[in-house]
Amino acid sequence: MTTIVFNQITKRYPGTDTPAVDAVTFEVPEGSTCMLVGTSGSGKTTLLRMVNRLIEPSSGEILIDGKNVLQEDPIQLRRRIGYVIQQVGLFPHLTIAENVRVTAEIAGGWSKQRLKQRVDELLELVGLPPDEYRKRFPRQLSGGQQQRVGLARALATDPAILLMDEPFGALDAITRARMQEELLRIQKDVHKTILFVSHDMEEAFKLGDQIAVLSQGKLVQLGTPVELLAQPANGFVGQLVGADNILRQLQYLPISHALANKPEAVSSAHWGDVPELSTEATLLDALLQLLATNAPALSAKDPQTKQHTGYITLDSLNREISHIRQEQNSTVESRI
Ligand SMILES: Nc1ncnc2c1ncn2[C@@H]1O[C@H](COP(=O)(O)OP(=O)(O)OP(=O)(O)O)[C@@H](O)[C@H]1O
Repeated sequence: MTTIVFNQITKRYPGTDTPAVDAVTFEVPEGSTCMLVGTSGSGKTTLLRMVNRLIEPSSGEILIDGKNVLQEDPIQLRRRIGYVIQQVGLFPHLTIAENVRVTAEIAGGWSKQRLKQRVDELLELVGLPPDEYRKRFPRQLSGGQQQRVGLARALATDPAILLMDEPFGALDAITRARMQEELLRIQKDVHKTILFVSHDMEEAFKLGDQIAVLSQGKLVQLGTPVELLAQPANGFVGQLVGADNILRQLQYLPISHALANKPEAVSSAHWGDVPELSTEATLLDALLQLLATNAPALSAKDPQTKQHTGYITLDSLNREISHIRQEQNSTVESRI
């Protein structure tokens, strides 16, 4: 597991007036996923590709576990960093197993038997049963399956870092959702430090522990999905993350605020026994449970301490949503 630190990193392409990436400073903690979002041309790909030195920075530094990437041999560096892009670029004349194996071999030091086993493990990991897929050729795979091979290949050298540049951008919505689930599942096991460029806010919210918003080469906000939704730094971020999208608010914001925002003096005697939900649930979980059970309220319970922490009602959800909206309006007004 490995931390990536960007320190005043800047890229000026020759012959351009404004930097493509402008003094960007932030950190991607080890084992976490940071999504890079922003409008077209905001510098996401440039920032990503400076990490494995496919693009050389003009100034500033990028540290991986405290070591400046500019002082490392680029080839060695790239062996330690997995890279997944939209165009998978598999070798057409090699089988799927061979495609993965050539990358695994780069890591070196493995016996033939261990290598074969490793390729099978990787195919299994990305959801391609080896018995069925190892002997096929890339043309015999769908786009989504090829993308899985691309991911297996990027994981082959067991890199601590994965750079992903719109890896699922060309896939249909269903396959894309499946790949996202797959990545979440893999990440639970392998805990890579991931930097992921996306144009799709749903994807950013689903996969990101943190989201970095870029605009004209500058980092305008870094935060968790909930922080970006609840407190966008300015009108641009609010618009980009869809802070006025009620469904998204419900889907991602936790019930904790609605609990603090006590609806009325209540006791369990008031409603009798009501269904329980975890304090980690979202406003949408609460809303769906209220509708499905037709209960007057839900009792929120902390999953760790098992303590009851309050009640959620349709009224308290309603109040919370109006409260968020008012706060956002005033934030956006004061920052424009
Ligand atoms: N090789 C290059 N030479 C000159 N300018 C470049 C070069 N590559 C990128 N740029 C410019 O740098 C800026 C950032 O480009 P970059 O590809 O990093 O943005 P992006 O946020 O990834 O865009 P998109 O979302 O469209 O992929 C853009 O204005 C782009 O035109």
